[in-house]
Amino acid sequence: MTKKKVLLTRIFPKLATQLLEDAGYEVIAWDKEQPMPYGQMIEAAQSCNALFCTLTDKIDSTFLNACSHLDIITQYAVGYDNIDVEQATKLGIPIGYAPNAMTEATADIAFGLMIATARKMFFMNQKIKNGKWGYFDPVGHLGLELKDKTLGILGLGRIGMAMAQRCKGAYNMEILYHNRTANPNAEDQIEAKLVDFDTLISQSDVISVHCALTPSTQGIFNKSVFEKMKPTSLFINTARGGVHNEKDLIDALNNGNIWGAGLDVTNPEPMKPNNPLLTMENVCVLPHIGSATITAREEMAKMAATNIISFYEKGEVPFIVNPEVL
Ligand SMILES: NC(=O)C1=CN([C@@H]2O[C@H](COP(=O)(O)OP(=O)(O)OC[C@H]3O[C@@H](n4cnc5c(N)ncnc54)[C@H](O)[C@@H]3O)[C@@H](O)[C@H]2O)C=CC1
Ligand SMILES: O=C(O)C(=O)CO
Repeated sequence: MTKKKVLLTRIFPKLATQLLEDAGYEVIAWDKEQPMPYGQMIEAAQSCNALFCTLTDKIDSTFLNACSHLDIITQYAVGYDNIDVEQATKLGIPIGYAPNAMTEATADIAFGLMIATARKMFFMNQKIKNGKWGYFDPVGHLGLELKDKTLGILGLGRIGMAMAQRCKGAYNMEILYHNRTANPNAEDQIEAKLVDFDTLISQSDVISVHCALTPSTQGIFNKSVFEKMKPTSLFINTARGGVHNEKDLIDALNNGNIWGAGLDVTNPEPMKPNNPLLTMENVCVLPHIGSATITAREEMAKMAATNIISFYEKGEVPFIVNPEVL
């Protein structure tokens, strides 16, 4: 019997290839550090049965129509805003993903960015590297304290909840959140209150973004929203860069509408090295490393590979975005 072929669009953890090969699949893997070019991805997919991709791959309707023969697509990530799920569903292609594998890792980055931004850590570290330590400054380098402050979460799902738990435990923060629907664990576990969006942005000392990027969250943090936030507030985004308008964020920081920003995600990625955000004292930027722990990445590889193996062996996709196609 001919082996099913799986196209891997990036250099993924070896575990992914190992699991697929051990289960009898042929792996065709892109072997360069940069993402596989779109045209080459379409071409290579023609001779494959399944696709193993990630958030840097554009799986739009053109790709899907050109590759409608694919039996399954599995995403090495929990966010899937790079995939036209509606079109995949129309074509009957199941979309697997990897929820929860990186919940703790990403919440750690959100929590770390919050503290780093409140205390200007990245900027201060850069000063030392530039030979500008100077002397202990009795009146300068002042940051903010977080104890007993109010945290506002947009999107209290898995990662939002893990971030809120950290903030409650470490700083006894009051938790406000805004979601499409109430989180049933919010009240019991962290005494979190569901509020409307305007209350969230105007009453929080720290806003932490944890919703998916969708048409309704695209650019939701814009000029008028930043103007309603507290001038002493922090904006933390570890979800997707498309949720904030970058120019409006820069203006809000320059105008003093908000105090600081901590970003693990930007739009576009990678951010250009001359971006003004990188020289601002109250801004900390990371290169999308929320899930970058050994544990999380291995688990993501396992979940994404299992989606394919389980689909062919049992007709089931354990972690699926569009279950209606099965
Ligand atoms: N920086 C990084 O490396 C990582 C980033 N992410 C991002 O974090 C996002 C969240 O991941 P999870 O917590 O696992 O997802 P989740 O699905 O558990 O939580 C997302 C929450 O956002 C809510 N939501 C969706 N649209 C909303 C809207 N318009 N207004 C308010 N709430 C809304 C949902 O109801 C849900 O409760 C992912 O979609 C991904 O984009 C995820 C993992 C790593
Ligand atoms: O899983 C995701 O959505 C990421 O952004 C990276 O793990």
